[in-house]
Amino acid sequence: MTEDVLARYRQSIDNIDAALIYMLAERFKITQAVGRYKAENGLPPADPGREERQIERLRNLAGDADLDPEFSEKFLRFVIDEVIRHHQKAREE
Ligand SMILES: O=C(O)C(=O)C[C@]1(C(=O)O)C=C[C@@H](O)C=C1
Repeated sequence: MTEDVLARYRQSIDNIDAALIYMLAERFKITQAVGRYKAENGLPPADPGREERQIERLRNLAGDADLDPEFSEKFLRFVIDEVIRHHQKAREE
């Protein structure tokens, strides 16, 4: 009985994790196009002003959604840092 409850929770967790992976894959597809565009047009890989606005926006959304804003900032920072690495590679190609 208790195991059924846990199994149902885990099924939902698995669905959410799958959605996160698909959403991240879509985000990286777009940022790859951005990286090519920036490389072709001589734009710098990072845009700190844009990042600041994104972090502020996500921290507010996190607060509304009852998610720790610190966590949302760390998560976005982690993703953006990876994107910047991809942009730098695109510039070297
Ligand atoms: O919007 C851009 O200019 C991007 O390159 C995308 C992105 C992001 O992943 O959201 C990545 C690097 C920049 O510093 C800012 C934002």
